[in-house]
Amino acid sequence: MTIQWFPGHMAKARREVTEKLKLVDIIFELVDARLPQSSRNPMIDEIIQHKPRLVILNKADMADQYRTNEWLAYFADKGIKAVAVNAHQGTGLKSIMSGAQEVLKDKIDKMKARGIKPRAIRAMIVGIPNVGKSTLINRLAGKNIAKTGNMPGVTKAQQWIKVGKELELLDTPGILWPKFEDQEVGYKLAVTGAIKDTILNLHDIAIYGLHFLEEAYPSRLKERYDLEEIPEEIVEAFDRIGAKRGCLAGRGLVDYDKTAELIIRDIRTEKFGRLTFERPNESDDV
Ligand SMILES: Nc1nc2c(ncn2[C@@H]2O[C@H](COP(=O)(O)OP(=O)(O)OP(=O)(O)O)[C@@H](O)[C@H]2O)c(=O)[nH]1
Repeated sequence: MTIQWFPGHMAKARREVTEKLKLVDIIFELVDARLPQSSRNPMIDEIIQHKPRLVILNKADMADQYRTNEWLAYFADKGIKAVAVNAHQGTGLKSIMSGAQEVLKDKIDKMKARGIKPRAIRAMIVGIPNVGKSTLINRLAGKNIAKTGNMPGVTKAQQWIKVGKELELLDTPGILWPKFEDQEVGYKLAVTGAIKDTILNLHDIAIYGLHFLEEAYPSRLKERYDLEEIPEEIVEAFDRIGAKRGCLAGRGLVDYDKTAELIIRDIRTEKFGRLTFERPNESDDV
């Protein structure tokens, strides 16, 4: 299923999350560690109200570790507990449980003080399409319950999943829309594969990716495409990269579509190593 975020869809998604809020003690807000700000829902605070929350930076295996640490420190600074995981491999999952217990510590302590034996923590995962919600649910469940796929929008159906004795998870995650408020956010979401390629122009996504690499990781860009210097003109950069990597249209001409696809694929498949597309200080409104 492809999700297109028309106002009607947004309202429905929001209503579904709001309805389930009362069922849970804590929200697990899943974001992409490569773009922890842009992969958040812009209205998350308003939607989950004062419900306790744990921010989970997923796909940490693909993100720049140094930057991930910066982000974790940033969230901590804001009083928001955050952990970094790789749902795909199942690393960092213990930090989810300990993080949830930390967030709910006061509540649990109060219950204990009143002689109430704390029950399992009830949680719901929310996040934008393709951020790894189903993968994380499967990992936590230990068996294949939620359907996963690499296309945005494949999650359905509902029940509680027991994760050990201390956690119960709603098997249906809340799907929220990403931020579409500025173009750069759109490009970040597109270049990492969080939104469909057809939404933005392929060349523009590749150009965004090249400019980002040139600024943030220039040596990796030069090394990957064997460039002594990065050409100033974007057309020349495409020509050089396309020619070098055999993206040709015939008669020695470079095929720009193929070149754009190659650049995007290289970014998404970690040919430039682990990348993080934004730094904490770029935006301050968590
Ligand atoms: N490298 C890496 N890939 C991951 C990780 N978590 C999920 N993925 C991949 O990301 C893609 C999307 O994962 P899903 O679990 O289907 O994402 P989702 O959020 O449930 O997606 P929707 O159903 O579209 O809302 C899949 O190809 C996963 O294998 C991770 O931690 N690391």
